[in-house]
Amino acid sequence: MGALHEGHLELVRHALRENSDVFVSIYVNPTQFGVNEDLDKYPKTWVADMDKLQRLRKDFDQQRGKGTTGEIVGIFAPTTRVMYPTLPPTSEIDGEGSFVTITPIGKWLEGSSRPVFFRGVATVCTKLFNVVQPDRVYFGQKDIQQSVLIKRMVKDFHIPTEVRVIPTIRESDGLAMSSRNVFLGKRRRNDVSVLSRALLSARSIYNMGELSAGEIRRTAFQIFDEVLQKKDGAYLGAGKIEIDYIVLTKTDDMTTIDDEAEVDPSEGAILSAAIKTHKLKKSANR
Ligand SMILES: Nc1ncnc2c1ncn2[C@@H]1O[C@H](COP(=O)(O)OP(=O)(O)OP(=O)(O)O)[C@@H](O)[C@H]1O
Ligand SMILES: CC(C)(CO)[C@@H](O)C(=O)[O-]
Ligand code: BAL
Repeated sequence: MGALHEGHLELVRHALRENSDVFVSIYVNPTQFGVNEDLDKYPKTWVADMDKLQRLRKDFDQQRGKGTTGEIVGIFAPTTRVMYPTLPPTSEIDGEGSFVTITPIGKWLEGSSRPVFFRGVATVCTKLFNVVQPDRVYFGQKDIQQSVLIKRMVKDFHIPTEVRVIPTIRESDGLAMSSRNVFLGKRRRNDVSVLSRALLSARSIYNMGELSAGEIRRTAFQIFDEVLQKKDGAYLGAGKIEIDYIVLTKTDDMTTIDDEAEVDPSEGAILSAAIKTHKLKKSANR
């Protein structure tokens, strides 16, 4: 959706290594934002985005002949009139329009907090895929539920494209890069690093051989607990952190793996988590 960072550029690099012609799409899709979400505030940094892509292109040109083949042949940055040619886009749950819905995956986890989100994503990706007709599409593991949902959509609708999912690029303290990170003030920015610490510590015990779903999830919870207990629910004084979910799921359909079950190491599992941060009222105990 633009406001490009290293995470996005990594998707482009992968695409350039694996394809001859690469299109980069930059479009802030209104239908995936709920009515009270941040569509109007979403960061837009078009000039900086073009600079970053130019630089990446130059780097690739210098490496040409060393196993890199691809070229960025276009930036697809459509208007909303082009993407929604008949009815204006709606974010209302009961709004009218031509939509693609993928359930039950789209109703769970992030879909439960953001009820129109995955409908908007599936709809706009169908449009993007129809316009560009790509052999391969590149998505980030950061938005793992989105990637699983798109894979499901491609399969169910026989869309002739391969979905490639690229590992998450992180800041030095572990926080996943994200265009919306610019909205976090300095202290809240520090606070939210608890999320990546929790996920990475759960991953490390799995990598050391722990297969119990309950143990893996508990490891993540423990990281939050250590921090939250210190501050009576308020972490580092900047705001309150509330855990929305920490769930271990299967990789293909995102069904929950119960705490009593074990992860099948031949399949792996997805640990996804979301937190909500609230600013404390001025009168709150700091
Ligand atoms: N840190 C990252 N590492 C790898 N891929 C990423 C990263 N951040 C985003 N992506 C991927 O880039 C694609 C475009 O994402 P998008 O434009 O929504 O950026 P974003 O940083 O995820 O924004 P937001 O902050 O709104 O979630 C998605 O497939 C997303 O998963
Ligand atoms: C998949 C996507 C491009 C749809 O607008 C968006 O949700 C994103 O960038 O992650
Ligand atoms: N990267 C996901 C896009 C969104 O949260 O709207």
